[in-house]
Amino acid sequence: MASQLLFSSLRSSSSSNARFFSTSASRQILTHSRHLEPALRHFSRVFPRFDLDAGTPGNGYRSLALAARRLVAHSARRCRALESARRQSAGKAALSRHAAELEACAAGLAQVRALLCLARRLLRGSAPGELFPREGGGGGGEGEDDVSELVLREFSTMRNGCFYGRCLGFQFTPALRPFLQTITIGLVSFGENYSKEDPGVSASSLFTTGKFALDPELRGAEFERQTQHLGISFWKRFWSLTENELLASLASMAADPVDVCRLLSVPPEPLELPLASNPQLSVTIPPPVAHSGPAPIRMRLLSHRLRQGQDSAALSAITLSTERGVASRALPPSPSLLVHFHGGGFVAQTSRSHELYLRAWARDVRAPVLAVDYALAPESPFPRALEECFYAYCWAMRHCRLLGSTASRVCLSGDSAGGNLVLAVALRAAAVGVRAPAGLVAAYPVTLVRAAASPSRLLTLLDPLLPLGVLCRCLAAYAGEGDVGQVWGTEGMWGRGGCGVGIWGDGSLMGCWGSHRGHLWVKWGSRRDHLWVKWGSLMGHMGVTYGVLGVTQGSLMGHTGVTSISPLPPAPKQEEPEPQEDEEDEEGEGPDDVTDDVTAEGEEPYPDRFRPLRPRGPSPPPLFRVPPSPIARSPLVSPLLAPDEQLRALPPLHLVACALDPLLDDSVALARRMRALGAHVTLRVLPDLPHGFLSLAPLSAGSARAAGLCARLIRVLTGTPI
Ligand SMILES: CCCCCCCC/C=C\CCCCCCCC(=O)O[C@H]1CC[C@@]2(C)C(=CC[C@H]3[C@@H]4CC[C@H]([C@H](C)CCCC(C)C)[C@@]4(C)CC[C@@H]32)C1
Repeated sequence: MASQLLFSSLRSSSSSNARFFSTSASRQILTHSRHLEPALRHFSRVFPRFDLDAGTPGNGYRSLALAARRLVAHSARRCRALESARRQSAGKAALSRHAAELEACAAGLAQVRALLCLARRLLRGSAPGELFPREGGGGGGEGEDDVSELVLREFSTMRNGCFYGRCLGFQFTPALRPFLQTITIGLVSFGENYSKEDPGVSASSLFTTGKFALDPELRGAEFERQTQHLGISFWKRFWSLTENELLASLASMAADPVDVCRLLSVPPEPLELPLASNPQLSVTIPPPVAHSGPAPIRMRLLSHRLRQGQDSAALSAITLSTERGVASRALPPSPSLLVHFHGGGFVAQTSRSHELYLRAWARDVRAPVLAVDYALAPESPFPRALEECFYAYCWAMRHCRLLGSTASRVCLSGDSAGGNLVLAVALRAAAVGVRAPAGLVAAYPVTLVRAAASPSRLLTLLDPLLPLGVLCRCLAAYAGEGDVGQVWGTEGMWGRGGCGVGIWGDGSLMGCWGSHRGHLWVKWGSRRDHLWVKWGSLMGHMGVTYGVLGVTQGSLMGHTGVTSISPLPPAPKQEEPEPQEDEEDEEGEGPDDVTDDVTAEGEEPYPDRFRPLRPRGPSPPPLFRVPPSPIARSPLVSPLLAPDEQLRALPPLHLVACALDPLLDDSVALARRMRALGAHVTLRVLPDLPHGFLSLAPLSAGSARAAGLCARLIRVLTGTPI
């Protein structure tokens, strides 16, 4: 429905409802719609500037506007439903259910309206065409305040429960909504048992409670609470539910049959590989050592048809387990090979939970697929996963014959966190000088692993799979900052052990961290630089030589020249509940709340009397307020920050993103940078799908088509005839 029509339909039915009902929801909907209409008009004028090109519409501003329009449409449907229920003189129970729907819509519209104000603030603080505001750039010349920090501060105080109750998943394709509802109900039930530390927590406990299915308000409130308070270990466990043997074997029964499905354990031995620039010379690739020392690297080999080498004794010698497919005569090795890194926020999941679409790719690409089960954070923060993925890539080239491939064309693919690893491995390959992959396919990758705001990241407020609290925890886990909640709690990091220093083969410093009673960060690539020490609730900033980092407080003080540790700044004051907007104002003309003069003053990004919904109780811990770690600035953690010459040298890259994904801007920003540098990059922005769509392929035709698109892109890269 055209925008104007949509708004007028919403206005007419909500004013008719407002006359009938004494509740304020209809009047609030009316007010919000008056403000949203001009705001959306404004955004529709500016958002084409942020697209990759005219043929690739997609960026966070568009996505926010799309989500807002979808909520307006959803609200209009709910208002009409109430109108017709009234006309048909429906019973009291039915009317009050409709009224509750309206309340949820009013709350959702208020929050979306606030998001548009924040997006407007980002717009003002960003350079033309940039989706992430410049660091330290306040925009509008109002001092040093970082606009990203400012927006995050505001954003993290907003309530989001209304998006997980009655309005859940309104933004996505309707086919996915029942699934999202099941996941959310499963999540809050699982979370409730988890917080009680119920020893009997299991997949079956998901089904024992029906209350969250019956009471959407309760579900929303519980979701909000859990995403704020539950630590990374909860998310790890929930996201790994699909690893559960029963679910996994059900899934593999439904999946495409493959002749070969083997779990490999590759011994950690140095590898000799020829240099790409001069194959007469070779380079030694050391096995991964960061954090926990050398250990076997796990990978899963999938092949649609049995190929020579895959039945060899040498492969059997490193096979941990195998699922037998149909016995067949071995085909000759394939010229191509796909190496895949799975998603899961760096903290969860394995090749097993991604097997469904990988099996389909193995069939479509007609090449073996090697999916790497890299070590997960927070036990193994950066750079362990990257070391393992890079090693796996090198091992696959060196031992391609065992895998049933001649490795003439090796492509890398990955989704989400795995997409980040694809980019990092390609950067690393170029730096070390081994042969570059023939091409890269990254589905909805994270390219900037920092708590930086962007318009699409504002969608975390309404995303059922990636809420803000969860993203921040994944970030902290991977960057080696432990669990954010714990860091700021009274218990701090006490009791965790381990320390590591990553030194590349060429002797340069890769990153440095420690996790024994605190964390150490050393700035990227320099031998003598600043060290941040975070000690539970203590933090200091000192100069130190990296080679002599200690692992205990005593040795740190003794060996590194650390002279002082200063306390953290005091916790922010608890906020008073915000007054809601004065409704008297609502009969007047709807002011355009995105005009510059409204937001230019001070830090408050909202127009006069409007405030988003905020929790009434004490303010939650400041999730995102971890000091920006130098590790997160490394191009190997945040490829978006790689220098021009490194990005220019990347192999052809295909990005597959989705419009309603909070991480959309990560893809668009990278594609824009690479395009400006003349690098080979393409971007597809698929409508209606959530982040993680590859894992949802069995649930919606759109997701299955998207997985098929990725397979086609890989075939183009591997040169497999279509
Ligand atoms: C203004 C806001 C600023 C925000 C600033 C924060 C930015 C932080 C930047 C970087 C942070 C680090 C990046 C981390 C990226 C994470 C991305 C990332 O890797 O995301 C994936 C995380 C796992 C998951 C959610 C996913 C896809 C599919 C999901 C799976 C589908 C089914 C699975 C269920 C468990 C099945 C249960 C069945 C049961 C019987 C009910 C489910 C839900 C598991 C989880 C995955 C996407």
